[in-house]
Amino acid sequence: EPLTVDFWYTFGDAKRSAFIQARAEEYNKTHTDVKVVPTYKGSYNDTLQAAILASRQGKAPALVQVVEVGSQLAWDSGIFQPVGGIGKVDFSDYIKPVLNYYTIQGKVNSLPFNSSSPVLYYNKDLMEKMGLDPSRPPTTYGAVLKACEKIKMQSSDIKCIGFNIHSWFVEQWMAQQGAALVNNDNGRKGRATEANLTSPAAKKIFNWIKTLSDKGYYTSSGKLEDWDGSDAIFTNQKVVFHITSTADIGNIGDAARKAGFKMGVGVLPIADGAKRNGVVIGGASLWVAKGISEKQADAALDFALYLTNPKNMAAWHKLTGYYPVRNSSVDLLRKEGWFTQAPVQTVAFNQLLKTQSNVATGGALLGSFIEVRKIIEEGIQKVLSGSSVDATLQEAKARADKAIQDYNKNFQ
Ligand SMILES: O=P(O)(O)OC[C@H](O)CO
Repeated sequence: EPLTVDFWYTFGDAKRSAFIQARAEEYNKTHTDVKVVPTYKGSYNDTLQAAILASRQGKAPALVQVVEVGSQLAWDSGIFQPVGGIGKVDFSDYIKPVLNYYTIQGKVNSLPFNSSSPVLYYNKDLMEKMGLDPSRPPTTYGAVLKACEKIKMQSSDIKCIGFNIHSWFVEQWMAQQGAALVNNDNGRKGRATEANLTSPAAKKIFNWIKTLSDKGYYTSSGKLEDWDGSDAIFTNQKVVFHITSTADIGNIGDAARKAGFKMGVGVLPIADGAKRNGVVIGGASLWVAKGISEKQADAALDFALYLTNPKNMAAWHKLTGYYPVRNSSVDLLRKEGWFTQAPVQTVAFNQLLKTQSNVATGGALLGSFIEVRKIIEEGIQKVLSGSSVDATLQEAKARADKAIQDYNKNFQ
């Protein structure tokens, strides 16, 4: 009987799921004493909750893909062990921003895997049709508004821009302005106690969203965290611009080809006057459970290292749009001339390379991040339905601070 290694992952789409299943099959063929069983466990949030629950019932999956903002909660939950304590991991091969993101109190606890940041997708054909220059996508809030004005004059059924009602973009727009989302150096100096949601940076973001909505430039499915719904609005050509993760370059690119339009990718538009500070690492990493045998832990790490080996990470990047997280993968891609062949991917990668390394782009660490995200998203929804920015942000801050402080009570 081979040793079973359960791997819970979060990709429901055929492309990314098939990549993971194929790597597990390869691994199992060459390691007959081990059977890696990859299982799709739902969304990022659902997968983490399910893993915590299973571990408490003594049925811990050996390897779990955990969303970036779940890192502190994953660590606090006590159900995982640091990967560096299981076996040798050459952390020097991971690109700096990724490694920085996953370093908690000087230690990397999980293995970097899928990393991303948000970018602007645009429909080149629609841009042309609307009298906009597809070689110059908007890079600031003001430039987006200008383009939107033009689009609105040309068309009543095609909207200017769509993006998922998701806190992730707010987090990124804070970082782009050099602002921390929470206090105590984004929760990395000590536990954060407050969210900076009434800061000038937060106000700029919400004012822009409100303007987009009030002027009828913006559209969404109306649902929170509806990644697929907002992608569909773009691929069905109902909007000219779309903001989502680099992780979707593969899937959205396929859909655009099928729909017969040319897709472009540009940097994330940012607040006017802000110095482009850069982005926070998004996506997820791989965590190894604590309550399993040593053999299982060894095998889980060994498979995780196989899945994320230099060749596989280069292929994963090309397939999906997730960043190549290893220096050796970047080298492989450079040698192949990939970055000159794939301008769309290069824009996305440059956005990361040009990121300044500081507290804001280091990203927030927060055990209650999943709740805080929901509070931010409900704030976006309120502003979209006409509430004032100031009142919405004040309420959001009060709720977020309470969630953060209630969570912290477990650690006092
Ligand atoms: O869709 P992904 O994997 O790029 O992740 C986006 C966000 O980082 C999720 O928290």
